[in-house]
Amino acid sequence: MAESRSEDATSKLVQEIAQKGEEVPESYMIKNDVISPAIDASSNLWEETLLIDFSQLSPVSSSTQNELAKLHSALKNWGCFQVINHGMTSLFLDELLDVSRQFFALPLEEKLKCSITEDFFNGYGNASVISGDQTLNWNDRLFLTVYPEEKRRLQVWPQKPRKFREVLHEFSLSLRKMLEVFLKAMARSLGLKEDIFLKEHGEQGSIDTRFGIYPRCSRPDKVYGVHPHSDRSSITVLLPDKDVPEGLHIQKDDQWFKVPVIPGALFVNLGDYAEVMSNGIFKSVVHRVVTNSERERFSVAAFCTPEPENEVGPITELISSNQPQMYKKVNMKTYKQLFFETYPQGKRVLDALKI
Ligand SMILES: O=C(O)CCC(=O)C(=O)O
Ligand SMILES: [Fe+2]
Repeated sequence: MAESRSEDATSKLVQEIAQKGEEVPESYMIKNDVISPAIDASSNLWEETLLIDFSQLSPVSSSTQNELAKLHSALKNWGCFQVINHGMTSLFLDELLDVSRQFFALPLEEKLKCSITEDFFNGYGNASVISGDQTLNWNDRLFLTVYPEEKRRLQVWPQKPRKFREVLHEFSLSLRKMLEVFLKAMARSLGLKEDIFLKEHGEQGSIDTRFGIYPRCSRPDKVYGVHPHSDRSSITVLLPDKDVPEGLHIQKDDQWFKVPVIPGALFVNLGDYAEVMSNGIFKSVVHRVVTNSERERFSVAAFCTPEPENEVGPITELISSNQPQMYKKVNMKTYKQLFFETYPQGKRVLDALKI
């Protein structure tokens, strides 16, 4: 209920602050600094080196070896790529963003029917607060587990817009297929048995979706949409807002690069579990979202994560005297614990897992 929410800045929805035209609260502004600039990478990088044709990743395709080599190099050097021919039509992707826009445009009262549940972290709310002195992220989100299906918390799935549930279900089916093809292709690109990452993931690995809104912000020089971070997932699939050209940045060798929006493409990045499983060969890319004063931005992210109980560690075949084991094994519980310990110190979980 709106009345029962406390009125401090940490529990306020960013959309409300923006709609009221209030000044950006201090709690969202980074201290003693401004956000470092990002550059445009060469168009060759996004149109060739980091562009993966999904239809060529399956073993029956004749040009698979080329595409696998490209995938290998993208994941080793950058930890991300854009994917085309992934089976979801542009029409469908537009619909996915549309239902998201329509949800966030609903009256607050309606959205609050989907309020986040403390026990499952599913539902609608502002970006989470991990430690008291943390600078906050300028976004609100609707977080919904879609797989395994029995973990869906339908009580917080929007009833409006009418097509929301149907579209999300269809998205989840495509994501499942995509995840399997990626995990198999990643293994083959390393010369491993194709189901080795799939097994590590487990049948009941989860897929969580996050619908995000980044309202217009009058202080883009000081306010992050999302602070620099790497994802907990093994693989994250992102649908960016095609109407907002700049938002997501990735980091490589201390330099920030803008991620361009390619119509019809999805952006895929690896998370920490993939870096662990690949014994550090593939990278979990550090990324951030910047805000802008002109337009609000929407995005839909899907985080694919191994089964919660699985102790995920580097694949034995990737450990040798030349390439000693780089990370300890980790399951969801220890990951979360390490996250709460490292985040306030500005460190990464991967640093804590290094042997
Ligand atoms: O909205 C985006 O473009 C990316 C968001 C993100 O990195 C995240 O939610 O982990
Ligand atoms: Fe992320």
